[in-house]
Order: sequence, then structure tokens, then C-alpha cells
Amino acid sequence: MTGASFGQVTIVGLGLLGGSIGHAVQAYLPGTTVVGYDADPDVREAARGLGLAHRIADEAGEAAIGSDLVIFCVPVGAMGAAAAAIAPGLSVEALVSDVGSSKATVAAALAQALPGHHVIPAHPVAGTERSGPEAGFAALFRNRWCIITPPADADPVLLARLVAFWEALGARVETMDADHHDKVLAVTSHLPHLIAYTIVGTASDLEQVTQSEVIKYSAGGFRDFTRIAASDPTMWRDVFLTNREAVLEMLQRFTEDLTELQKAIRKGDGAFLFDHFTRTRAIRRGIIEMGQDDARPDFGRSDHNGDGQGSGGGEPA
Ligand SMILES: NC(=O)c1ccc[n+]([C@@H]2O[C@H](COP(=O)([O-])OP(=O)(O)OC[C@H]3O[C@@H](n4cnc5c(N)ncnc54)[C@H](O)[C@@H]3O)[C@@H](O)[C@H]2O)c1
Ligand SMILES: O=C(O)C(=O)C[C@]1(C(=O)O)C=C[C@@H](O)C=C1
Repeated sequence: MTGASFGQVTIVGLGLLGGSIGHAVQAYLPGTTVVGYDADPDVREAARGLGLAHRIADEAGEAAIGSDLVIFCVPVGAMGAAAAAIAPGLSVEALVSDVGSSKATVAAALAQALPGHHVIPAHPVAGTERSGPEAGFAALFRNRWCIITPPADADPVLLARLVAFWEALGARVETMDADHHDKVLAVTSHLPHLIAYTIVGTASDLEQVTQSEVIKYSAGGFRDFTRIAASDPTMWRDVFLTNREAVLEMLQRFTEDLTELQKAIRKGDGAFLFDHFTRTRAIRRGIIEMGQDDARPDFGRSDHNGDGQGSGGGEPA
């Protein structure tokens, strides 16, 4: 079975994620019609120029007409409003999904805005620090996980079609409970972003020491943090506000572990430090062995389009 069982897909929000889905559906599911909508008229104009969809709607109320899958790709804090605006044209038969980075709050917002509709949230764990329609590329989801968080009463046929859709885009699919997703992602994605935002902010506050040195010596570990800390402020503000409890819980544990390392440094406990670093090195090696290290084919390149030619093409998985 392929995801082509969706005849028409509407993508709401045409930035990095929405743009990438638009490119990927056109590349890997040629039988599917793609309709796009974005609240920002400049983004709609750019999306037309980039060919992110077969048709770009100018009104939210008509964007979902005729679609059997609608995917919300807006910041998580905007999901409810975006869904309410789309509702007038949405069939009760259609499947509603999203790509938001936190799941429990988004599931509640979509269910509240679209009562009586089929809502099955999802989160492709694939992205970059870039945002906007130009950032999208077809191969973004290749060999990356897509976590689907079906509600207990989800229609099994629609769930199977959503799984097939993401597999057709090259993703590996896992299903789990939304609360569990939010705990796991708090430590694997949200906390690392918070740490990057912190360390880059701290360095730039140390003006006397760093003024030009922050830039001059940033070829090392600091540079990796600056990539993450360049991620979209609206997106990440919303992630932290919607996954507050899980992030605070993980932050508490992180702070305790950091204090342990701080103590070891103060006491000159080299064995503690060595053991800790040996354990973390093994984790990194495990990630690489699982084939999950920088699966993005163009990672580190400047065009981020997956085909090296500045367009949205790319090979299917
Ligand atoms: N960036 C990543 O690495 C990444 C990875 C996985 C999931 N996500 C999730 O994907 C979603 C989109 O992120 P992105 O990186 O594509 O952001 P983006 O900023 O590139 O694009 C978001 C788009 O949504 C539009 N928008 C905002 N409010 C809207 C509304 N009410 N109606 C219609 N359009 C609206 C904006 O104009 C913008 O074009 C977020 O929920 C984010 O958490 C992001
Ligand atoms: O690679 C990056 O730039 C990302 O931050 C991608 C990343 C992540 O943390 O892995 C960021 C947020 C998403 O919800 C999913 C993926």
C-alpha cells in the first residue's frame, strides 16, 4: 500500500515543514494533488514561485475543500486558530494531522477546534535550524522517524493510511501515546535546544572576554551550539510553553547532573569525569550505528534542497 490513497492533501503553513511535505508529495506521490495555504501573503507568493503545491489557496476557508488529508504545519501555539480558520471547507470524512513538535497540547487544540473530525497528530523528527518556504526540501524526512500519536479512538484505517503516507515520504514510523512523546522529546530535542540557547546567550553576554573571540574561535564545539540556537524563535517559544511540565522535569534532572559534574571538577575527581565522558561517547556511537546520525543527505550544505541544485527534488527512500 502507498500513501497515494490520499487523492488530495492540503498543507496549512508553508515554511520548512510544510514546504518540505509539498516537495516530497510531488516527488514521491505523483498521483496526489497538493493544495497549500499560509496566513502570510508573502509566504503564499513565495510558495507559488517555488512550486510547493499544485495550487495555493488565498482563503483559509477554501483551502481544505476536496482534500482527504489536511496537515497543519504551523507553530504549535497557532494550531487551534489555524484549524478553526480551515474548518468551513473541511469534510468530516477527511483525516486531520499535523507536524507539531509537542503533541498533547496540539492534540487538545485540534480536537477542540474541529469537533466531530478525525484527528491523528504526528511529529516527523526531522528538521534544520532554518525556517520559511525557501528552506523546504523533498528529502527532509528520508530515514528520519515520524512519531504518530493516535488518540485511543482513532480510526484504524485512517491510521494505516497516515503511516503509509509518511513511509512513502521516506520516514520510519513509530506510534506512541502523546504524553510519552512529550517526555521523550523533552530530553532528546527540547532540552538540547534550551541548552544551546543558554550557552550562546551566555557567551554573548561575556562581552569583555568574547567580543570578537566568540566569532573568531567558533570553529569548535560552540559552533555546533550556534546552529541549534539559530532555530526559529516563534517555533521554540511555543514548544517550551506547550511542553512546559516535561521540559521542567527534564531540566531539573539535567541541573542535578550538571551539579555532580561541577562537584567533580571542583574536587579534582578525574575518575568521575572520565567515566561520565566514556558513557556519553558510547551513546554517540550507538546513534551512529543505528544509522541516525545526520541522515539528512545535504546536512552541512548551503542549499538544503536535497538535490544540490537549489530546487526541492531528491531521491525517494
Ligand atoms: N523546524 C523544525 O526543525 C521542525 C521539525 C519538526 C517539526 N516542526 C514543527 O513544524 C511546525 C512548523 O515549523 P516550521 O519549522 O515549518 O516553521 P516555519 O516558520 O518555517 O513555517 C511556519 C509557517 O506557518 C505559517 N503560519 C503561522 N500561523 C498560521 C496560521 N494561523 N495559519 C496559517 N499559516 C500560519 C507562517 O506564516 C509560516 O510560514 C511547528 O509546529 C514545529 O514545531 C519543526
Ligand atoms: O536538526 C535540527 O536542526 C533540529 O533541531 C531538528 C529537530 C530536533 O531537535 O531533532 C527539532 C525540532 C523538531 O521537532 C524535530 C527535529
